[in-house]
Amino acid sequence: PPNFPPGPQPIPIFGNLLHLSLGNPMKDLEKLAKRYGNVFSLYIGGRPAVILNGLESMKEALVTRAADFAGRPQDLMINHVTEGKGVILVDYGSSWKEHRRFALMTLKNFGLGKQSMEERILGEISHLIAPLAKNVGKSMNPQVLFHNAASNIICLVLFGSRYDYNDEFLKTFVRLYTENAKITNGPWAMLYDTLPMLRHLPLPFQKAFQNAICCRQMSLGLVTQHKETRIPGAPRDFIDSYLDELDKVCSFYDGSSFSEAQLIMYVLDLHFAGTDTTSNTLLTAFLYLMTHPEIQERCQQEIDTVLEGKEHASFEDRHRMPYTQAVTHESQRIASTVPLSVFHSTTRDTEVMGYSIPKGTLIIPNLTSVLSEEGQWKFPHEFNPLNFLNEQGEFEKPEAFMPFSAGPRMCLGEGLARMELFLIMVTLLRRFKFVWPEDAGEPDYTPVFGVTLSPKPYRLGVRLRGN
Ligand code: HEM
Repeated sequence: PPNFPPGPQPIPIFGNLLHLSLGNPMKDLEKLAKRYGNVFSLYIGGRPAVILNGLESMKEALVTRAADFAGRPQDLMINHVTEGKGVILVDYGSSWKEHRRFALMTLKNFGLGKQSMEERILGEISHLIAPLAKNVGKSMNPQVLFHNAASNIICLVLFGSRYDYNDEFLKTFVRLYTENAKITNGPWAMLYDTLPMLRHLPLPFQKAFQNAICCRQMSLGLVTQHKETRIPGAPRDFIDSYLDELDKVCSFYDGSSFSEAQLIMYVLDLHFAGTDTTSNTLLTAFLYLMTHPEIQERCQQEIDTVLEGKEHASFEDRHRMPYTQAVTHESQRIASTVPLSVFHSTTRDTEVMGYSIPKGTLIIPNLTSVLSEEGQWKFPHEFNPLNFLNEQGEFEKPEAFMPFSAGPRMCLGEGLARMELFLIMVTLLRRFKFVWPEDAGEPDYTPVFGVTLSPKPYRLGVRLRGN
């Protein structure tokens, strides 16, 4: 289209896919931004996409022209797998708005910012401590542990129950999600999206649809259990609240977007969104804390002083822990856990940074480019809590801190995630010292690319404090 952002020349069928290394396109995107500017275009197969880089273009698109950029691409494999329900991939419109508003309100009612949410998180942390305590003097891979803890916290909010770390239900859920995340982000999904005539053939992408059916059945089971045991008007968790809402809308009008089929997908959406994101951020945080002992010790000193005589930390304590707050934020910045956000789409003909963008264009916000943008950070390319501390040693959050994205589509679990990260890091640092195992060689900080970035598997050396 005229005045469309510049970009490399595409070739038929593949578009610019050959310009990107499928394993990890982040370096290629960085090079393309240097060559074409902070707003450039790429063809993903036959579909034009615009990549946004840097704070200025991100703010103009996602915040200033919020509604124009708040759509989600449709007709991709992932839309078909999720049947257009839930919230994450739903296009900008009344169903998305109503469901988003409902989730924000319900998360608040279940104690976001209140004691009860904190208690749920602290309760789960006690289960996290036991396996770590068993490994004192040894080292362990913390991946499954952090994953299960993050999963259980969101389960407590959604279904009111947690699962033992060896529970088959939990293991099956995790396996199905992991498989689907791989398939829907892999080369078979690209073929599915690019060549619609292949969609009904018995190719490996069909596995994602079978997995989705299993997930929906598991979610339906939870909803059915809730229907049998709930007391209308006295919600125990997210599912009960949604069923209350369904009672209300059914008796008043029938144009509502709320339905049981939506609920089944919504539960899966929130569980998926809240698990890998939080656990991969924790994995990155502990990798850096282990390999930067001076930063770990400074946090521990601050935590000891502020929590002296207290049984456990509370989220409020963060205001008296500027250094630890700086470390939790710096961990999120360096982790850049959702590097390309969730893809957006334009809802009408619009523009950004002087370029014209037609309605329905795929928008890829490169959040990593903002989290490490030169000129926005004192130390853009190193792990350094000073990025979040002012001259007086007070905590200060630069505008370019957007790991949760920005604008109307911004992560709706931000409050929950921040509370989890703070409480887990503070509680574990208060109790244990984490060391890089002597026989582990040099630490490798290169992340593994996916919907979420995660560190390469590593071993966490666990010691009791003072030893
Ligand atoms: C460290 C943890 C987390 C990070 C870094 C993170 C990051 C993100 C990002 C970058 C987006 C895309 C925003 C956009 O499209 O512009 C997103 C969306 C979303 N996140 Fe999170 N997230 C985290 C934890 C959570 C948790 C715990 C929940 C569960 C309640 C959650 C629920 C969601 C949902 C439902 C959306 C879709 C929002 C919409 O489309 O309106 N996230 N998140």
